[in-house]
Amino acid sequence: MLRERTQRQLKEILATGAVGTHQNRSERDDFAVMYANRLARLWAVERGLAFGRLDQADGDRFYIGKLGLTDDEQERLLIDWRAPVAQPFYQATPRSPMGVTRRRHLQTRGRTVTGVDDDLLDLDNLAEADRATLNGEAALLAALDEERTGRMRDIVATIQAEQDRVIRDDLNGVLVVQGGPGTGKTVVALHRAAYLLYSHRERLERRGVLILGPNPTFLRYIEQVLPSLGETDVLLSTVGELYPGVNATRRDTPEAAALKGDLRMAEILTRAVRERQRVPRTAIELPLGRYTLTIDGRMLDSARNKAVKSRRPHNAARAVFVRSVLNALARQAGKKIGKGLLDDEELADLREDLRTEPAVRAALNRFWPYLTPQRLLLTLYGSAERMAAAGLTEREQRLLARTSAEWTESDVPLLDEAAELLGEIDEQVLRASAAMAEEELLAARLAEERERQSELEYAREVLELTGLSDVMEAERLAERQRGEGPYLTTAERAAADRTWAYGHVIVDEAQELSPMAWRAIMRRIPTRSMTIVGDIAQTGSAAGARSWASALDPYVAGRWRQRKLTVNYRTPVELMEVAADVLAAIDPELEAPASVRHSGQEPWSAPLERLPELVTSSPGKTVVIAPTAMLDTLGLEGSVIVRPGERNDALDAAVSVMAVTDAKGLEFDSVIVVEPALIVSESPRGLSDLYVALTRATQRLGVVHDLPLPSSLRRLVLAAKT
Ligand SMILES: Nc1ncnc2c1ncn2[C@@H]1O[C@H](COP(=O)(O)OP(=O)(O)OP(=O)(O)O)[C@@H](O)[C@H]1O
Repeated sequence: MLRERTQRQLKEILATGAVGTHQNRSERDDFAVMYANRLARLWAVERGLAFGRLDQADGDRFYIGKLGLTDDEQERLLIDWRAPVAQPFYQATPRSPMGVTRRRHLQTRGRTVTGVDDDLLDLDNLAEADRATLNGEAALLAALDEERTGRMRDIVATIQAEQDRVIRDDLNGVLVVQGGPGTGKTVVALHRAAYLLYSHRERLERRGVLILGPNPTFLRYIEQVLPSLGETDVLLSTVGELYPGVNATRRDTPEAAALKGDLRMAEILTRAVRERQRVPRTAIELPLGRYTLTIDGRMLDSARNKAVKSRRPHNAARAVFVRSVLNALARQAGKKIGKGLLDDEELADLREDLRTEPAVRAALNRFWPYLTPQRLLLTLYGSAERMAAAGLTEREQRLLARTSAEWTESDVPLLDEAAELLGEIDEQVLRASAAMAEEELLAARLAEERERQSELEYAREVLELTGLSDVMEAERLAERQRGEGPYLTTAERAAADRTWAYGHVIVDEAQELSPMAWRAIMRRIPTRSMTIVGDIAQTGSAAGARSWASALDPYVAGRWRQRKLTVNYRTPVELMEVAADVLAAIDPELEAPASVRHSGQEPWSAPLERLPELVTSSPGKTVVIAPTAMLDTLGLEGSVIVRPGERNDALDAAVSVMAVTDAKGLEFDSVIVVEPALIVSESPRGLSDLYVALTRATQRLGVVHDLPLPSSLRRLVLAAKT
């Protein structure tokens, strides 16, 4: 009914046609977009719209759903799961019933109720054994046992108490959520985003929420969860996409990534910028027609010192440098033309005359060039001399020397750092400056125009498809998609602005981030309102964290709080036993999370040659996790191979093949791990990689190999011949 009403409102708005003043038109556009969004929200949340009922001791009873709804008489039909009154649905236990006598879980398919599952919270009526069970166990186990679709789903109906405490934790400060594989860290972080948006709507809608994930496939895996909870204005990004205008998907070798991620790179870049401000000792003659001026070492030194002392970023400090040189030259010119001491006005006039002299401009550009972050890094990586001057050893220089024209994920925090050191360039000055060749600018403009045309084309198609074409002009929709103009959502504006300060930042798989990446992230959240989720035992990146303290103390020493998640909802007991042996080999002190269910299927091992046959007979969504070096050699027909940096449709494929790095955070019905010994030896943290690989399955796990198995896999049973 509500949907019909909104549909009607949208139709009425569309029927008003494209007439009226600009303001009328834009108001109408805003309404059209609002109704269209509301409609999309109502459709999106339909799956399992109402999922619970609470019966209270005082006789009141209410239903809980993904949205709060009232009928035409303002009678409350459904309570939003995030409202305080809904909290007992997740938190009440027989020991602490929170005024509730019965909690009912409704299982639905489409609009039909397919199951009802009650928790009685009245202690007097409970046997001891029933007092510490899972919240809504039947509904939970049914959800966990479902075949996976390749996309993460919301869990509002079955959130467990320890998870609910994380979701509703305070907005302020840094919350670290540490938990083993499958404990729901990702899904809980997403529900926390929805909860925070609900309870601090105004602040967060204005400043935006940023969610950082490890790779684009992972972002696609989780992208439907928030819309299904009715929240759409959240920015999902990888670190490789954080710097506007650069989309870095290529990966460095572990050694290069470790170097680029090291905090020392901040000093190296500071030095590289300083090197670009070096001035020559010898004098330079500038023939200017009527007379010749001399720029000497002392003049340059003094200008340089003034600019450095101004403590402005390089591009802004250039103004100080230029002014100082021009003043000195103007005084010199004054003397040459016999003027003697100049008053301020005369000095200013002469300075402006000199500023436009090509010879003067060329000299200034040479001594203090405008620099973009890209240019700084490219010229650094491209010159052994510059790298040595910035303090890099020969081995490090070899690691940084560029082998491809594309940026890597670990370059992005460095570009961000460089942008801080360099500051903005006034575009108009840049255009006039010889620092960027005319053709370069022209090529950039042409590329921009081509892009704009293709966006317009796309926008036209979208408008026609959605029937909104008479309301919004394609040009304005394209503007909106490009991240410009007045019609942007907060997330769109934030994505286009490197210096945007977010209202809250959520970091997933946070253990993988390098110290340089943390610096780039912290810049985006000056209030330090953050949720950081991850598992130190799963750290695979050579530049990643060994402890939360080492990653966070540089920014919030003693000011971060930790909550732990302890129950594994993904991996069945049989599989987790195998993974736990690997965990013990990483560090006997680490504890594996407890699994909630059995699958009745023992993990197996088989010779490598049986892989094709075992994949063919594998039910559900299957992933083959292989050493990077073997990805292209497995010859599995019909499978999708995930290669870093390339778009793929692995999530929709029945069988996909990938390295552990790309499987981070994902899950599949069946997992087959290829040559675990090679996975272990391929990286400095190979055992952690193996642990991640073994914990991706919701049902079945197998290993194929020719090389001897690592001793921690002793529990595997030999697969039966078919
Ligand atoms: N309360 C719950 N109800 C239903 N399903 C749940 C619940 N908690 C977690 N799950 C499911 O368990 C699986 C694992 O969750 P998730 O991917 O968030 O774990 P994770 O801790 O991020 O794992 P990893 O560290 O291995 O990436 C998902 O399918 C998730 O939907």
